Amino acid sequence: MKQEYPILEFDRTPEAMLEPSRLIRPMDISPHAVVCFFQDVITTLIHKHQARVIHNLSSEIGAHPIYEVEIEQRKLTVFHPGIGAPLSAALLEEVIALGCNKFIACGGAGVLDSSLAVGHVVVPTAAIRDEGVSYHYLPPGREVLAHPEGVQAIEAVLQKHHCAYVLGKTWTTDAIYRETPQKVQLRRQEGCITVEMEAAAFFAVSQFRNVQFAQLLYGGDDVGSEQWDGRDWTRQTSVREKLFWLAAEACLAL
Ligand SMILES: O=P(O)(O)O[C@H]1O[C@H](CO)[C@@H](O)[C@H]1O
Ligand SMILES: O=c1cc[nH]c(=O)[nH]1
Repeated sequence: MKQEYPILEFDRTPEAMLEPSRLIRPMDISPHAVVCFFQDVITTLIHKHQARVIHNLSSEIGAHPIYEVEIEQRKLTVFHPGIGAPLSAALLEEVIALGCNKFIACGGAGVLDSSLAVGHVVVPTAAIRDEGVSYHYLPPGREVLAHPEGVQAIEAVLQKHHCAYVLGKTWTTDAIYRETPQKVQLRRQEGCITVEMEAAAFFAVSQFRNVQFAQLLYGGDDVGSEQWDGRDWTRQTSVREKLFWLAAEACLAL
């Protein structure tokens, strides 16, 4: 099994020492789950849409609440996955063990091409595996695909609402402060339009666990120009809320 670099030492053994399905008891939960990166939107769901905490996962950070919200008489699970591949992949594992198996995530991402406007909707069809987590779930490779049925469900909802979007590849990195101009150019050459920190890990975990998972992103800060431009991307309240409701509709259609 030994390779020159530890990250390439993929082990196919299905069972690990800590097996979520043995450590976590399944609960009565909607299998449809929106993975929501927007804490502001979750707060709105609590105050305006009676989202309630049905379970708390926990880590050294504290509680990671799992919410349930009712949308047109259907129950939807919602949770914030934390930031970065390791934490978000571990929380996804735990939510799968609780009983969810149809996931749509909504989040933001940096854009590699400045012409992609802030707030523009992006649907990643694949992610470049420039993070570590996916190498523990799938053999080494450059890319991992989003679940095609998840992507289809998202596209159907976007088209129904006449919402403009682009399909594309996203670059998943572990090191937000090491997105150098040369790396940006390389990723752009291989077809990436966005950069974020979780998609490749989500897609890999969900393939390994045989659950459906796709993601909605919106164009955020700009890393495609000479100088970084924040573009006020975390304050795009209306886009973030819109993205959540689109994700919820796509998720419930799975
Ligand atoms: O808005 P979210 O989805 O959190 O997205 C991006 O922003 C965070 C980094 O600031 C990472 O999570 C990255 O994926
Ligand atoms: O990972 C990320 C997320 C947002 N913006 C970036 O530049 N990188």
